[in-house]
Amino acid sequence: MNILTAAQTRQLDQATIKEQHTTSTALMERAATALASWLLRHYPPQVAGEVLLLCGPGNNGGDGLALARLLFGADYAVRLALLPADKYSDDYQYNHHVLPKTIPVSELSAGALPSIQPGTLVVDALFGTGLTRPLTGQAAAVVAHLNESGARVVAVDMPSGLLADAPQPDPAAPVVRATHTVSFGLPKLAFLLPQNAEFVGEWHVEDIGLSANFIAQADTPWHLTQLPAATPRPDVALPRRTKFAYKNTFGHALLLAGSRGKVGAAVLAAGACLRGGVGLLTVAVPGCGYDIIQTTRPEAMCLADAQADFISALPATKPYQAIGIGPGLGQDVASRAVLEKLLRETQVPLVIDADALNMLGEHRDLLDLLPENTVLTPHIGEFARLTEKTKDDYHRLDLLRAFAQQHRCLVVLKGAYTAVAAPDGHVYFNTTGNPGMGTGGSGDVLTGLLLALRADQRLAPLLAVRLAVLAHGHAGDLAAADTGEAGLVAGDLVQHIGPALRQLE
Ligand SMILES: NC(=O)C1=CN([C@@H]2O[C@H](COP(=O)(O)OP(=O)(O)OC[C@H]3O[C@@H](n4cnc5c(N)ncnc54)[C@H](O)[C@@H]3O)[C@@H](O)[C@H]2O)[C@H](O)CC1
Ligand SMILES: [K+]
Repeated sequence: MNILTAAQTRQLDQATIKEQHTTSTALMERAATALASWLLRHYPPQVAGEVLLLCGPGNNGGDGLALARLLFGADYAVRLALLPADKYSDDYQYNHHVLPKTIPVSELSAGALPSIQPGTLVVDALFGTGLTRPLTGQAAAVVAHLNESGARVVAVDMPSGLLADAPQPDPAAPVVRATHTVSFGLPKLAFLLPQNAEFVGEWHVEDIGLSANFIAQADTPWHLTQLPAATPRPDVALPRRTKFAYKNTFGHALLLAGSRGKVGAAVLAAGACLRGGVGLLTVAVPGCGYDIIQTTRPEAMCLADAQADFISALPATKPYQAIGIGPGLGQDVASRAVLEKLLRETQVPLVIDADALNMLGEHRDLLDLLPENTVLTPHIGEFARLTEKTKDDYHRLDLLRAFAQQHRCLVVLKGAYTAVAAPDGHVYFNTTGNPGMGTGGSGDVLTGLLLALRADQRLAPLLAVRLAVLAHGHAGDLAAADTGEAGLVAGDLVQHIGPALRQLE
C-alpha cells in the first residue's frame, strides 16, 4: 500500500468526493463515525468519564465537532473547547452549527486555556494534515498545557503540531503527546519514524472508504509491506508451489558464516534458510563449526573439512543461485579476502550481513563492486558505518534512498518498522514484528530467510526481500504469541517461519 503526503491526502479527499459523488461534509461524517466507533471500542462511556474535545478551525476541528455530536448521542459526557481563529473551514462551520445546544462549549477567548483535569480523556482535534508551520501563540500554549495536564489524549488524524510527512522545522515548538492517534485510510510517514513515537503514541488506521484507486496510483516513494490478509489490495504474496516444482526451482544457496565462538549465527541462518524453503543449502563454516552444522542441520551440506576452511579458498560459486555471507563470520583479514573475491568474481545474487557489512563499511571501495540487487541488511549502527551517523530519522531515510540508488542495491534497514530501500529509491516499511525480536540472532535468521527467497527462482529481487522481511516479522509475532516478547529467542523465529510463510501465500 502507498503512503501519501499531506498534500496527497487532500487530493485523496477530492478524488473520493468525485469518484463516489459525495461531499466533504459526508467524508467528515465518515471520519467522525469511525472515530466514535474506535472510542466506543477502546474507551466506552463508563470507562471514559468526561470527554473533552479540543477543536481547531479547520476540518480536523470539524471532525472533532462531528465526533462530539455522535459521542453525545452515545451517552458520553462531552465538553468542547474551541480555539479561536480568524477563519474557519466550511465543514467546521457546518458541524458547529448542527451541534446540540446542550453540549457545554467554551469558545476560548484569546490567550485562554481550557480547564483539563488529570485523567480526563481529551480528543485532540486541533490540527491535522492542514498544519503548515509550527504551532505558536495560543495554539502552542493550549498544546503545552495539554501535555502537562496528565490527560489521556486521542489525537484525530495527527497529533497536533506534527507534520504528516516532514521533520519539525522548529524542534522547540510544542507537539501533542498522544496516547493514541486515530487516522483514516492509511498511516502517515510520520507514524513510522521512531523519533515521532512520543507524539504519535499507538497509531490506528480506520477505513472510511477513501478512493483505493487514488491511493494505488499515487506517485509516492513511501510504501507499506503488509500481510495479504491485512489489506484489501495485497501487493506482495508468496506464489503457491505447483505440483511439478522441483528442487532447482527453489534454488541452491551457499552460506558463508560462523567463526570460533560464533558458530551459532551460522546455525540460525542455516535453519532459517532451510525453513525458508530453499531447495538445497551448502554451508561453509571454518573447521570448528563443521560438526556442529552437520549435527544441528543435517539437511544442509557442509563443505568438506579441507574445503570448509573457506577462509583461504572460496568454493566455486557457479552451482549456487544465491550466496549469503556474514553471520558470525568475524572480520579477520582472510574473511575480507573472501568477501572481496566474492564481490569481484561472482554474479550470483548476494545477501551481505553483519561482519561482512562492517567490512564494507571499513573498505568502502568494495561498495563499487556490489553486483546489482545485492541485499544488504544493516541495523542503524551498521548503516551509519556505511554512510554517516545521524539522529534524524528523516535524514537517515534520505541517506537510505540515496545509498540504494547509488549502489543499485536493496537495503534492509532493520528497526521498529524495517525499511526496505530499492534501487529506484522507493522505500517499503514493514508492518509485522514486535520488540521481542530485539534478541541475539534475530538478524541471522533474517539473513537465512533472505537467502532462501533470493535463491527462489520465481521471485524478483524486491519481492523476495519484502516477503522475507514480512515473514521474519510475522514469524516473530507468531512466536511471541507462544513465548511472550521477553521470552522470545531467535530459535523460536526459525520454528515459526513455516507457519509465517503459509500466511503469505
Ligand atoms: N482523507 C482524510 O484523511 C480526511 C481528513 N479529514 C480531516 O481534515 C483534516 C485536514 O483539515 P484541514 O482543514 O486541511 O486542516 P487542519 O484542520 O489540519 O488545520 C486547520 C487550519 O489551520 C491552519 N494552520 C495550519 N498550521 C497552523 C499553525 N501552525 N497555527 C495555526 N493555524 C494553522 C491552516 O489554515 C489549516 O487549514 C485532516 O487532518 C482530517 O482530520 C476529513 O475530515 C475527512 C477525510
Ligand atoms: K489532531
